[in-house]
Amino acid sequence: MADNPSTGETRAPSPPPDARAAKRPRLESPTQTTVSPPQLSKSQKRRQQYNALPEACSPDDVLWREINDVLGEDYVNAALADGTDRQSPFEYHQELEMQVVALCSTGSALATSAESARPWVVVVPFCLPGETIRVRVFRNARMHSQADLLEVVAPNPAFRDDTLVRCKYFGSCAGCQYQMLPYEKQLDLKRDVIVKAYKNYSNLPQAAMPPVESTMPSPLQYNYRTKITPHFEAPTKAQSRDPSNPKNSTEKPEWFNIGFNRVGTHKVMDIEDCPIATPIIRETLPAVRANAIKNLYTYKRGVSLILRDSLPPAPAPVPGADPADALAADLATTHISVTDHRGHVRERVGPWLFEYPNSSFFQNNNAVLPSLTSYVAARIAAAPGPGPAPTHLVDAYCGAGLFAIALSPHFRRVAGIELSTESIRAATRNAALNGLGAERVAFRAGDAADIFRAVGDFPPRETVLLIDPPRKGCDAPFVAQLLAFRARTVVYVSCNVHTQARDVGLILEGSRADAGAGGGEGEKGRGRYVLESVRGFDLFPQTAHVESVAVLRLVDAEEGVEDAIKETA
Ligand SMILES: C[S@@+](CC[C@H](N)C(=O)[O-])C[C@H]1O[C@@H](n2cnc3c(N)ncnc32)[C@H](O)[C@@H]1O
Repeated sequence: MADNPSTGETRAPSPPPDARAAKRPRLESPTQTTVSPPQLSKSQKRRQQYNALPEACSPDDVLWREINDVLGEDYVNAALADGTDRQSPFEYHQELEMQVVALCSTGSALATSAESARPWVVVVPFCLPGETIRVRVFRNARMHSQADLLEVVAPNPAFRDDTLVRCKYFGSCAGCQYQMLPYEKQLDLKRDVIVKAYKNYSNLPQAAMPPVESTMPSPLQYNYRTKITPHFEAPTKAQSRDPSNPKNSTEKPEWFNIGFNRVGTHKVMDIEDCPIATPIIRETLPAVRANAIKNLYTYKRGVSLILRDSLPPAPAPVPGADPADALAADLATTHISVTDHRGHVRERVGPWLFEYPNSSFFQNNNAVLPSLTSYVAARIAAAPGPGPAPTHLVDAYCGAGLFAIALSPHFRRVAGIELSTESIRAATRNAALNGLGAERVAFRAGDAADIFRAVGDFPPRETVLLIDPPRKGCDAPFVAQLLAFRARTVVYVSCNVHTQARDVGLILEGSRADAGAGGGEGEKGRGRYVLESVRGFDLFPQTAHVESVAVLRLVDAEEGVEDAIKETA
């Protein structure tokens, strides 16, 4: 039974025994084989979905676990067991005064009320711990309600400074969550997100967890975002036919919105400027919007526009020219905005040049990338204890070659792999553009797990494995191959610290389970991984997102290595 927004009716049937037993599911390897489920009718499927707990590591699951932290697991489990987990004490559209007790990793606040008939969490955007707020409930769900913020009744001056807000759409647009927070506080909160993610998802004992380092700031806190994707819905048939909507008009009809989603909805808001985007993107946005308005009635379905900050196309190469001159010219030049999905983008990260198709992946905050790549290089070099210096780098999920190329001076050979063939074409070309021969830096298209077949001649103890997977993290075959290969150092970069924490936990546990394997009697074991450091990077100022870098090191039975790791961490 779905929530009924018109009546506020949210009483659910008691969860079936399987959902009760599920309570807090143990984290499993992401692609663990499951028995095929029996055929279910539509209503059975709906019921099953309604009763199921959220998928592990999904945003709903992150919220669910943090609701558990607020209410206490025993209380939540008792409610799941007796079927009262959806019996909200609040009515649809009820207005309430509440206290914010925590900030969720998703960026929303978790609030409770002493007046509530039973302990219950209300999730509200744009408010901060310690604040008293007035809210209106718009949805009731399992052990929590969702509500709109009506008013901050008592702000928390230790956190909130509304004079910092730079965007007039802040508070309605779903893009930013933290504009009212001083930047130092944003960085602290992002560190807390990493701490919570490892607590909730890694299954690691506290002793195995190094202190999470302070979050590396972005040199730019506004005007940093090198890519934005405003979108719009196509006009309906009725709107297209309506004679009061003149065709080819440059006037934007009132009902037509180009921009970003309104918070908590899939509805597009009309947004004509975005202050976190780079200056050239902000300058170009009005023309891109005007073009969409002019062609409005030609669109048959929704459109996602793209604007990327780029250096202008490269001038023709001059034989024998000093690369430093090209770098100086790029630093001095005026940027352009690439708006054609089939166009190409040109970008420098420190001295390194990258060109890639507009529609493919590249990190969206150019300003922070030099500190990110330098930090990774420094951590790799800081290998504690005895052992040879690393000579080989494997860059799995390499995109257009950012890490492979930027880290190449530290290695004799580099191999990268990536699923997208167009990104791999770009990576290969980027290696050449930066004067790196294919015998030293080579890329191949394919699934990340396939890289281990291609690097059979890389010495594992002198190899660094860098992984930077998409939000869903690594799959089980990749983790199995990683464990079989046993690179001495693994650097795990991720824009989703929850899947990172899950995977790091699985890698550490997996390596411990087979640490002695592969060695006969009297032979040395295979070593096991320890988590040496975790640090957040603020690639996304003003938002709740954080990029996280975890460094794992293989520890042999050698004495003193673990102590040395603790000292460097
Ligand atoms: C977060 S991006 C990182 C790219 C690159 N490291 C960078 O920083 O620019 C993740 C990349 O993984 C690629 N990818 C997704 N699934 C993959 C898979 N199974 N095997 C290899 N690459 C994959 C995506 O195409 C994307 O380019």
